[in-house]
Amino acid sequence: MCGIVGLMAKQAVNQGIYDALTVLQHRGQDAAGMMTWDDGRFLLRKSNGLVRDVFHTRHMARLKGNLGIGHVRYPTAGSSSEAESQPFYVNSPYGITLAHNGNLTNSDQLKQELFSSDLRHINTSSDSEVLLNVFAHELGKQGLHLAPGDIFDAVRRVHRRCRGGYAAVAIINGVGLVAFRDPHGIRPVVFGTRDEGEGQEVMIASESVALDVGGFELHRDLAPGEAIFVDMTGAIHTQQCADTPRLASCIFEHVYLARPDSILDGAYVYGTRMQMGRKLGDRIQNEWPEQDIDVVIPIPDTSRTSALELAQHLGVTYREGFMKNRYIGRTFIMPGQTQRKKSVRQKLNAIGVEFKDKNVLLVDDSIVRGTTCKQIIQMAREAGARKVYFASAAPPVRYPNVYGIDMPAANELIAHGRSEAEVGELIGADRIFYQDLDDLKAACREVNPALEAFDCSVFDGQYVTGDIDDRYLADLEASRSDDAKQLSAGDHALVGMHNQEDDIDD
Ligand SMILES: O=P(O)(O)OC[C@H]1O[C@H](OP(=O)(O)OP(=O)(O)O)[C@H](O)[C@@H]1O
Ligand SMILES: NC(=O)CC[C@H](N)C(=O)O
Ligand SMILES: [Mg+2]
Repeated sequence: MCGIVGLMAKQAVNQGIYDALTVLQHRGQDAAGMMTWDDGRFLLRKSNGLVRDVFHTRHMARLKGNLGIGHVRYPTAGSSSEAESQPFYVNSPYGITLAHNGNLTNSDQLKQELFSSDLRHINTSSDSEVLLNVFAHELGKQGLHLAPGDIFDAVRRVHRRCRGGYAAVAIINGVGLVAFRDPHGIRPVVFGTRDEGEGQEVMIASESVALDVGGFELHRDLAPGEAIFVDMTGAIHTQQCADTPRLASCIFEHVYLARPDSILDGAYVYGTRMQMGRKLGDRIQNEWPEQDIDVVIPIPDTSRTSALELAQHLGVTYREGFMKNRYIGRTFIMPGQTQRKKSVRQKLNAIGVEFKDKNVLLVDDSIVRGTTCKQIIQMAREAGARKVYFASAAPPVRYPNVYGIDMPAANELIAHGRSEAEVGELIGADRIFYQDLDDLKAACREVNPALEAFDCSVFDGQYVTGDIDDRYLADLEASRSDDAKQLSAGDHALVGMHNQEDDIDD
């Protein structure tokens, strides 16, 4: 996943976008970017790194204008080169910039079509540049003066051409701010408004926390397939643009990706995670009524919410047995396995007294590659634990993700082709407990009963867009597995739209 934000304000937007990106940082740590629009001119700053490292005072000063979009990136396609960081820009028609969260599953075919039929060249291997060009091409059919209906017609045609997960924000030069969400609503987008006396200001973002930090009132999520257009006066226009929209949002947002203080599709993530803890507690109780757990210990950060609820539900003491180094980011979204492995020990350290001679139940939100849990169990034993049990608030992750989470290879997933007990053995746990998939869905529905369907592909191998076959998955693995990425490392000399000319002192 990545984080996106769009802001139309009555004064300069650079700081507002920066602040929003810092609270969306958990969605992407590899690169950050911002494009503002100032009286007919786009201004760009994007680079690899965290938000605080990418935007220095001199960059902020140059990012002028009352309209802008921003992005934090966690790559799922192409390379991690600076040229593939976002936002992207295309000059025709009108001048458009776009930032995208998600992953197109037919980007190779679209790239071909763009070249041979639409006469457009894609200069990177990023699916987001493809999405921008499809949007640009469809918009170009509308003529010089765009009315809201023209923009919505173009989005309708984007939905007909593009497959996969996409939540996107864009600026059309001189026309306004646009955002759209794929017909399954796989990736999240919300919007809200603020009025500080000068008129309506609008923010569109991946998660509601971005709105909170800017003092915006959350209106709602974009519906699956819906588009929003904010014209230059700040007036909001929305329209459903998909032929057959059906909400099936990514359930892994609730498990791990989103911040707990966000509200996604009307469900407080904090609440869904609490319910996950309760359900998991029930499962442990049912499977093991005579359990001998002395203490429940979360693996910080994400599992805390469910672990606390699980402990209370089981009537067992909850303790923070691992301290987290606040200066290390999320390990799962780091680009390579070597870095991920090293970071677990840098990030987490055991407090001996909480483990010594105790039977501990360690709780994590999910087990994906098994990088974290293997090391953590070892650390618990080194700290003197008698028995180490492990519980995952999500079911076993057995299948690749194709919609914007970088889990491209089944054989990198520890539970792929293994039973729950086999995973337990492999990670060195005395006993393992996984959430049941129906319980996970129920946990989310208990917070918002309107959430009928989800994309649960990483758990059940069912891909809601219906276009994923073995060949697609084999190609994905061949191009994006950790081994493949290592082979292509260094292939970063791509030409993108250049940062501003006086950036050479970076
Ligand atoms: O099985 P693995 O491949 O190790 O992946 C799963 C782990 O990675 C994530 O933590 P992360 O450190 O990314 O973030 P957090 O601090 O939000 O928990 C997640 O919360 C699990 O702890
Ligand atoms: N995680 C994402 O949303 C990634 C967006 C896009 N596919 C990229 O790789 O830049
Ligand atoms: Mg974690």
